[in-house]
Amino acid sequence: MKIGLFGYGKMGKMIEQIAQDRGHTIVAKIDDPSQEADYTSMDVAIDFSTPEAAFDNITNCFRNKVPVISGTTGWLDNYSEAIKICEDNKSAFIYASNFSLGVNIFFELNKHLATMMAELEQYKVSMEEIHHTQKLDAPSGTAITLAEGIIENSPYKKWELDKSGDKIIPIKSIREGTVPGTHSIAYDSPVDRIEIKHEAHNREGFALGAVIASEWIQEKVGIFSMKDVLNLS
Ligand SMILES: NC(=O)C1=CN([C@@H]2O[C@H](COP(=O)(O)OP(=O)(O)OC[C@H]3O[C@@H](n4cnc5c(N)ncnc54)[C@H](OP(=O)(O)O)[C@@H]3O)[C@@H](O)[C@H]2O)C=CC1
Ligand SMILES: O=C(O)C1=N[C@H](C(=O)O)C[C@H](O)C1
Repeated sequence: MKIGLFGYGKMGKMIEQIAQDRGHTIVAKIDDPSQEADYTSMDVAIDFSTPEAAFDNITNCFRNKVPVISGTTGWLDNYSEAIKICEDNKSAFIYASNFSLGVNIFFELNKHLATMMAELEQYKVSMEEIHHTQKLDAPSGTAITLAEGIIENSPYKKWELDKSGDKIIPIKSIREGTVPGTHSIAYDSPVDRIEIKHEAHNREGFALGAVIASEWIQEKVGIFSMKDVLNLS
């Protein structure tokens, strides 16, 4: 498979290594808006760029009929517009706030726990995410997906950064050293605490998930998720 990388930072470089180990070829490394992309050389594009760059990178690929795997976080205000451009061009897309198998299992666990806790008013939920100091967005995309999973399955209505209140999920974002990504969800009552946590040891799980998604999307048209790729129910 011929892969175009949009974003050649920490994740782009890790993806290059894993993709080559799995027999794929990197045909482009776009790390700057002034670089011209040769879309005809790509079977798939993998975008791990910046919140500012992601929308243009992704939609230019759709217009050139190149399917896209995107893990960039912090650009989702423009998600619906990107979906429309994908559909209009009969292209294919997977966005995931987190491509690792472990976090995708954790997403399902979180929804199941939220359902179990939904009627237990003595428990109050809160969330914490810890990432390296270079991270541009807060809260993390993964924390937002986790909060959405709770909102879909409980009386909670929205999330807020560093703010609690009625039917609000408070999210605390910590930026510390080189931490690859830690997410925890806690339910506190006056007598106890239930906590679930996912801790990435490095970036390999994110990168492997993105490469597996790019293999999976070949010859497909439409909008998909990591749940489709991993066959999680
Ligand atoms: N979904 C997931 O599983 C994961 C998602 N992420 C997300 O992926 C994104 C990238 O993470 P990471 O690799 O750690 O970040 P980095 O900052 O290490 O890499 C981003 C790269 O994108 C480059 N860039 C800037 N502008 C453009 C542009 N117009 N087109 C293409 N590339 C551009 C940056 O260049 P320069 O430095 O010169 O600006 C930089 O090299 C972040 O949004 C992060 O949150 C990260 C890990 C896992
Ligand atoms: O910026 C990162 O590093 C990460 N970003 C993603 C997020 O915002 O959730 C995924 C992972 O936690 C690492």
